[in-house]
Amino acid sequence: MIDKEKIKKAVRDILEAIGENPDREGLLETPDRVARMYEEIFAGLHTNVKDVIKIFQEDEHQEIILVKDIPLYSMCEHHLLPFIGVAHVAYLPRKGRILGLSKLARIVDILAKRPQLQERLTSEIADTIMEAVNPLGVAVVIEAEHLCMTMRGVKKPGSKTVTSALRGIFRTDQKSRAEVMSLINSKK
Ligand SMILES: Nc1nc2c(ncn2[C@@H]2O[C@H](COP(=O)(O)OP(=O)(O)OP(=O)(O)O)[C@@H](O)[C@H]2O)c(=O)[nH]1
Ligand SMILES: [Zn+2]
Repeated sequence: MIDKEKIKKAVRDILEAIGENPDREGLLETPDRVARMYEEIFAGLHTNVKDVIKIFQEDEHQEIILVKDIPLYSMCEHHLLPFIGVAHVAYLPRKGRILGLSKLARIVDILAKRPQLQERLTSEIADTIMEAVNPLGVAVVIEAEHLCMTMRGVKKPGSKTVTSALRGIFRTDQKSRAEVMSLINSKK
């Protein structure tokens, strides 16, 4: 579990190390706030993504299901700064095995609430759905801005990193891939 007392002590140390006075009024509660915040934004480390998955049988629908523009907030594991963007998650069910729509967004949330790399997050979302629903294919695209590339370092605000993970038929069949990509890229 997340050790809030340890985070509080570490934040106090960092404040001292940057030359601040952790005992001044405005900073007194900061270590505790940061500890509570980390507990929230890293909660995915202690949540089993499999626990949220629920499968339905819907024999009528054998076509692509896509949830677009799922808001995404994660923390880059290199700098512990946020990367922010959207995830598009699509899959083609096998024999009518479908997921509740909200579960796609829940999977994104849980896997994002960990120190992450955008590439790994993208793959983990795809692999989780492949394992859970055994669909014919999964496609995940994430578009995100990394604060470590905008507010510091190379300083390129507005630049977006796009990553994709294709599984099953979306990897092997060009027509299926073109279909899912055009759905993901359509502006409507
Ligand atoms: N592949 C990948 N790289 C990332 C991600 N988030 C941050 N990075 C990169 O991680 C790299 C870390 O590079 P280092 O040279 O070790 O660290 P640094 O000196 O702080 O690098 P700069 O950011 O270039 O100043 C940088 O190029 C970041 O842009 C991510 O999700 N995926
Ligand atoms: Zn970074």
